[in-house]
Amino acid sequence: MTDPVRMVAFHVLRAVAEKDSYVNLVLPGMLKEHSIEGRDAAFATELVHGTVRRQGTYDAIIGSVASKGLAGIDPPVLDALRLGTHQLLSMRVPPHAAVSTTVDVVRREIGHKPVHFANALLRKIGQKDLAGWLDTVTEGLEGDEARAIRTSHPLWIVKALTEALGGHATQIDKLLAADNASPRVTLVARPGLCEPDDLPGTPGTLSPYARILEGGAPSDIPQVRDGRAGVQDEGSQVVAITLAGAQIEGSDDRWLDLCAGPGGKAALLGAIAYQRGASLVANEVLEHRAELVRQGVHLLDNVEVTTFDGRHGPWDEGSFDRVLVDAPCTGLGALRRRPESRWRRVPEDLESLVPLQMALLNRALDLVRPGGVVVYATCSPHVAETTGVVDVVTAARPDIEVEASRQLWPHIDGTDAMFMATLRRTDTV
Ligand SMILES: C[S@@+](CC[C@H](N)C(=O)[O-])C[C@H]1O[C@@H](n2cnc3c(N)ncnc32)[C@H](O)[C@@H]1O
Repeated sequence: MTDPVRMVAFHVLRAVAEKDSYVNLVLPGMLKEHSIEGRDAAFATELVHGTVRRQGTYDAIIGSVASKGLAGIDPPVLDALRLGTHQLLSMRVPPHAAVSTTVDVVRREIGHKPVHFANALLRKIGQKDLAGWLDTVTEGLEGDEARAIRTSHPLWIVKALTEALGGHATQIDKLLAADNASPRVTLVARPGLCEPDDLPGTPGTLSPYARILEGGAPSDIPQVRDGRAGVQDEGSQVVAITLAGAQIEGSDDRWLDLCAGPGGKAALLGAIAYQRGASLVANEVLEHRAELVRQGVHLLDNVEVTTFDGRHGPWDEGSFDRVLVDAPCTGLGALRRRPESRWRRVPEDLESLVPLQMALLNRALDLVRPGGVVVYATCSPHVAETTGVVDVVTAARPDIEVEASRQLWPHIDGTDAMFMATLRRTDTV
C-alpha cells in the first residue's frame, strides 16, 4: 500500500497544479479525510510546503538530470519527482526510503510506465547533496539569475524585493532565506476580550497583544475557538495598532476598515474601538470574505459589516475619524505563508492592482474628516504597491500629509513584509 502521507502530499500538489488550489486550504482537509494526525501531519505539512516553496530549485535539478528536459516530463510524474527530491535533499529521510516511497507513489497513483524513469532519476539526484546540486545548476550564472535558482524564487520577484530593500545584496539573501522558512504561529489577544497572559506562548516584540506559540495547534486554544483571541501575524497587529494609535484632535468615534476580509485586522481594530467607545464599519467587497469578517467580530456589537466595493460605498465624505485601507495586493510580503503564491503571481498582476490600490486610497482620503487619519497598508513590499501608490496619490492631493511610513521584514522583524503609511487629511483643500 502507498504510504498515506506521501499519497496525500502527492494529491495536494496535483490539486495545486490542476485546480489552482491553495496549499493552506486543501492540505488540512485531506489530512483530516485520511485521519493523518500528530507527527505524520507535521511530516506531510513540511513535505508539501517545502516541496512547493523549493519547486524552482528542484525543477532546475530535475531538468538537468532528465535527458528529455523538464518540459518532457508529464506533470503528475514531475510532482512526484519534486516530492522525492525534497525528501532526498532537504529532509532527513534516508535516501532508499525517499526513492522507494516516491516510486511507490508513481506506480500506484500514475501507473507502471514512468516507474523505471522515476527510479533512475531519483537515484541520480541522491548522489549529491543540495549544496552540490546548487553549484551544478547555477554554474555559469551570476547575480540574481543564480540567486533565483538557489533560493527558489522567480527572477522578477528577486528583482522586485531587491529594489524594495534598496539594493542591499546581503539583505536580499537573508530575506529570500526567510521566505523559505515556515513562520511561527502568532496569536493576538483581542483587548477587552482576552488578556495576553492568559494565552500560551511567549510575548511578541512589536505588539503588546501578541503571543508566539512554541507548538501545538491554535484550534486547541479555547480563546481562539471562541473569538476572544485569533491567529495573526505580528505585522498585521502593528498595522491595526498604527491606525488606532495615531493622535487625532476632536471626534474619534467612527472608524472604517475599507478592505476588511477575512477580518483579522477588523477584529483587533473593533476590540480597540469598543474600549474607546467608537464604532467600526468593516467593509469587504466579496460576500464569502465578508462572512469571515462577521465570524471574526461576532463578540463585538460596535462593528457593522458591509459588502460594498470600497471605491463606491454609500458613505458620506469626511464622515470617518480613522480609516484603514489594507489594500488587495500581490502578497509578495507573505510568501513564507503561501507556498504556491510565488509561482502564481506574475508582474502583470500589478497592472490591475496598482490602479485599484490608488482608487481605494483616494476614496479613503475622501471619507476621512479633516484632521483624521488614513493608514494605507499592503502585505507586499513591492515599491509600485507601497511608496509608488502613496507618492502618486498624495502628489495630486494638497489636502494630505504623509506623516510616517514603515516597512517590516521577515528577516529583520520576524513578521510578514507589511508596509504601512500614515496619512493625515489637513484642512487645506
Ligand atoms: C489584503 S486583504 C485585507 C486583509 C484584512 N484587512 C485582514 O486583516 O484580514 C484585501 C481585501 O480587499 C478586498 N477587496 C478587493 N477589492 C476591493 C474593493 N474594491 N473594495 C473593498 N474590498 C476589496 C479583497 O477581497 C480582500 O479581502
